[in-house]
Amino acid sequence: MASSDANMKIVHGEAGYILEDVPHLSDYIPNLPTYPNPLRSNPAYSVVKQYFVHVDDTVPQKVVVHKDSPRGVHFRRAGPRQKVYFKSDDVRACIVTCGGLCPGLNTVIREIVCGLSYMYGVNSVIGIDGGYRGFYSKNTVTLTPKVVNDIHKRGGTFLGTSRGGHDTNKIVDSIQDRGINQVYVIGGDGTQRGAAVIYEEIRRRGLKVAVVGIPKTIDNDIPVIDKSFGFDTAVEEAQRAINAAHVEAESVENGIGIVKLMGRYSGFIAMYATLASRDVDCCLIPESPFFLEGNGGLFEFIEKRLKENGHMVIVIAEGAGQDLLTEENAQAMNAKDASGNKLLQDVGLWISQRIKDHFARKNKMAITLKYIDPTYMIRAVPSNASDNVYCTLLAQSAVHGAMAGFTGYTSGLVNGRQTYIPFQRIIERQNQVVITDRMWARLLSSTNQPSFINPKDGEKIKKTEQHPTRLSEGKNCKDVEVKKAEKPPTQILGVDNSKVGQNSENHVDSSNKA
Ligand SMILES: Nc1ncnc2c1ncn2[C@@H]1O[C@H](COP(=O)(O)OP(=O)(O)O)[C@@H](O)[C@H]1O
Ligand SMILES: O=P(O)(O)OC[C@H]1O[C@](O)(COP(=O)(O)O)[C@@H](O)[C@@H]1O
Ligand SMILES: [Mg+2]
Repeated sequence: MASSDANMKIVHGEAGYILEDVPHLSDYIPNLPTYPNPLRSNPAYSVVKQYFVHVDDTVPQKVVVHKDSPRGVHFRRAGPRQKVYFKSDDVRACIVTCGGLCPGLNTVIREIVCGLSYMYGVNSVIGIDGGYRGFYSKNTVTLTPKVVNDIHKRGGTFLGTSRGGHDTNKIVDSIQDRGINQVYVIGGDGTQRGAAVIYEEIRRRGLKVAVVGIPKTIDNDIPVIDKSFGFDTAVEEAQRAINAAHVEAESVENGIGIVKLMGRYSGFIAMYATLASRDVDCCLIPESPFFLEGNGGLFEFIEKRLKENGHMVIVIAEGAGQDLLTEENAQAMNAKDASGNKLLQDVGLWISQRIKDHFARKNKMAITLKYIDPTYMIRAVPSNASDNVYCTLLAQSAVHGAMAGFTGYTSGLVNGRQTYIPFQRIIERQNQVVITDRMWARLLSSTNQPSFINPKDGEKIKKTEQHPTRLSEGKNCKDVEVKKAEKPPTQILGVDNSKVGQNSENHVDSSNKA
């Protein structure tokens, strides 16, 4: 039985099975002709048994289940279909990259171009120059397999990118004027919101244009998907900065190395870089409030670690402790970038200064502090081998879906399978580290840092958050306003930051979690 509200196409099945399906061009354009998939006669694929995805194949969002659990939410499995809705010669595709950089952007661009050409014989692909505004303010770039042949070896984006400039009508006018019928949009949460609006307008105008998102986010803040491409590369690159901070810190008496990593609202890079390194004594992320002074505060912990080890390394995500900075500089609160994202104050510089001031004031311990800010270095590098493979599969999946007539979806990995996820599910929430989850507990036990949460707030957290989670899963997400005028504050799970407390090194009890 299928039902749909304004945004979602939902199919219910036996035993609590739910398919959150993606739109199809035939949903709003009647009598569309279909064609045999050209892959049928492609020698590379014709030998592969069951190469085509079964029409009923879906992928569960949750793989950890109990005996009597309902089957739960599923997404459509990505891959080539027997029939396609575009003749190869009729396809005119475009690719645009928006938002901040991320390792792997060029690989995705390359593989969309090569996938369209080699798998489907599509020879008309154009690049939109410089993000969304390029649709209406710049000339396009012709993309062929030859042009993109070695771009995956470079960082950044071959097409350029930008923030802001999303004018829906101008963009869709440009798509219509240029005769584009497949739009591949590579970008983060903001970009996917923009793509969702473009899809709605295209549907309203009744155009046969497939709109496909490929999720890009260095912060790993996009929900539902296992993890974003480029994340592995960024974590790996962050190790170099952490190593340097460690070498500096351990070479002097009472050395402190501080490394600031990206993570506006989600501390995944800091958390994984910390877990990977083993040299980090303390990891601070936006999701976990902390305080400086008094029992159980950061300063007390630093003193303790210096006395024990003679040096320490702190990794701090750029969005951590913003509430503390705002207390000191309320004016900076409202600054935003061109996309409407809140501009953060430099927490790395701030915390370095506060630590220096603290030890100078106490005058009892001379410290040497080195602050390393590799922020842009970890996202400007080319993607590593595993991200390259990931980008290739994402791009190929995106192409198969568009050729099969699906639209209004983001191509994403769910439980290790390529899927098509409706835009709505991607843009309604933001993926964040859940500090009552076992992963954060693993980090706390690896660094042996205090949770910086007082027992009262810890109890509150236990009561409000009961969902076991993985690196990225639906329940790992926090609701955000879809219109995204402003991102949410760094307060989580019902914890009142102002009350985060004076004492205790309690770790959050996660024993009741999966
Ligand atoms: N709610 C929205 N509706 C339409 N376009 C949006 C929306 N939010 C962001 N965008 C556009 O998406 C692009 C990228 O957004 P941004 O937040 O900068 O990066 P990211 O996609 O990486 O999160 C920008 O061009 C911005 O104008
Ligand atoms: O200086 P820029 O280009 O605005 O980028 C900074 C921001 O970009 C990010 O790397 C990722 O943001 P997006 O995913 O929105 O592009 C954030 O971590 C960081 O705050
Ligand atoms: Mg973003």
